Amino acid sequence: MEAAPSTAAVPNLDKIDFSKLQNGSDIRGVAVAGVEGEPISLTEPVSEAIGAAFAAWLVEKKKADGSQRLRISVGHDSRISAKKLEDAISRGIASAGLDVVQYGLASTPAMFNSTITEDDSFLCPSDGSIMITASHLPYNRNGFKFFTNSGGLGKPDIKNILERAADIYDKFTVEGLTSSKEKVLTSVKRVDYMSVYTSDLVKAVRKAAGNIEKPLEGFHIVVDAGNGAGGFFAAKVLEPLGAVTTGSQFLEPDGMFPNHIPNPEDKTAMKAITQAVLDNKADLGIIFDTDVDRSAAVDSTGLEFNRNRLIALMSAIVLEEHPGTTIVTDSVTSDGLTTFIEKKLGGKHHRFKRGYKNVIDEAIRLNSVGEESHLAIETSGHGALKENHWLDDGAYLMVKILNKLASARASGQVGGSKVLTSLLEGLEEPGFSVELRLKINQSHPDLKGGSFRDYGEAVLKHLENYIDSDPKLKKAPVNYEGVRVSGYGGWFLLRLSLHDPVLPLNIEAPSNNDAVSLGNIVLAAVKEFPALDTSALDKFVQAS
Ligand SMILES: O=P(O)(O)OC[C@H]1O[C@H](O)[C@H](O)[C@@H](O)[C@@H]1O
Repeated sequence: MEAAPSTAAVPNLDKIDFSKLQNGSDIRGVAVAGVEGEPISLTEPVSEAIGAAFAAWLVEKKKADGSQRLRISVGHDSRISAKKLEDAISRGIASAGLDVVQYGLASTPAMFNSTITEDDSFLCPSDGSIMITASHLPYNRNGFKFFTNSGGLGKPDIKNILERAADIYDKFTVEGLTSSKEKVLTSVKRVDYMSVYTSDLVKAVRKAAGNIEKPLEGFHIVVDAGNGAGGFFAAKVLEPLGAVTTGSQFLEPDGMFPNHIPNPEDKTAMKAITQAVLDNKADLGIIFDTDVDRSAAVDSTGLEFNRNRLIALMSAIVLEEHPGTTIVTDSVTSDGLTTFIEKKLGGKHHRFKRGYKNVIDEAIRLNSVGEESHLAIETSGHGALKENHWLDDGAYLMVKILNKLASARASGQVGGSKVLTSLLEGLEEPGFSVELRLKINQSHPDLKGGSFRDYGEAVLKHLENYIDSDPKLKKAPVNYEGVRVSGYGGWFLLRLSLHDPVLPLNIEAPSNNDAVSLGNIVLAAVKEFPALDTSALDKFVQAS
């Protein structure tokens, strides 16, 4: 009988521009075929090269000599390409001579945590760690985030790793890859690290409650994991603490995300958890993004604690513990939030740039120059505390909120999540707010061969001059990104997107009419830039 033909796919070694895989301080690409116009860029060989490149970067960083065998932990969220990429990146690491420990389904913050956990039986600490995730992006995408015990890698490190990966990839051959596939994976170990991480969260709440075993007894809390990686929070964190979690939803990992996008910034997702709270008459709802570095909550009446409200809530909690401290946020926060932090809570609001890494790095910088800061948080739901190694950890944010519930109960207060809602008293909310994203058409002749960034900067410069000529408008005196202007009782901010050829425009105002007036100012100012697609803004001002 003839041998059956090998079913193993021949590795695809098509040319790839590795620099295009960089997305700020992450690597992101297309990992699943089938979406028109989105060819696969994160193939198995590309992932293998990235694994080998991170290993080489780590050896240099840790100045490891041959006597020290470094260890890298690898975990993933619920995406359908997760296992394939986990194995490919593991092969790259192992072929570079480092140990690989696979965690399977994990969260981004847990992966960082594995670099600081001291526990031999779980093969910790790991010297480096990789999370395979593309956060809330569609099912066909995937990507990598990298950590050492100093935190998440920054943009220059990612650039360096991608340059190394491109060189490694150039030397790959089909035969070499096929044999590495057969050999290397036998040296990979697996551990259930999530059990360590979740028991640390449980311990943190028990400790804050004065070492009570079940400090959340009597609370009904529902979790919505959006079929991402956060389903563990119900059974592994809330239940051991005594909370009832019936009515929790979408806890099972499903990389097609059949119910809603796991994203606390998404309106449908927030509606889903709000409905679950109301239907179950729960005290609190908790929602995570796919890889659990972001979160939001909902009180028993259905009030959403996300965006500015989540920042206000976390600021209230942190400022009780650290009076006067500086709260660092992204740039699209409301004026009402600044007033709340400074006048009601007695803290300082440092409104910085968009981007979780920017916000966290700024808080670290402030501390290094003598300005105390304990919280860095974005409206996107990324939030990091000094006490938690400046790690943006959606689960830890929720732990801080749970501590508040637990201590209210311990001191005899009843009333579900009222203790949280009452912390927001005095927060002024805008009557109307909107975010419109204006695209820069990169193939438009008006770019004159220049980059979309230069074009966007020119738009912003022009807008700034335009504003100066109108006495009714006032530029924000301190501003770190784009052009932020007050007028008509509200404000707008036009800035360059962190990643895309887009100028996002945020407007907040007392009414829809005032928001339209602000929108019209931006429209008038940018009309000389034909490569800027203002259709979203046109539609907004016309509809009103
Ligand atoms: O600048 P934008 O296109 O609005 O994107 C900004 C966002 O990009 C990513 O999603 C980052 O993880 C966020 O921290 C950041 O806020």
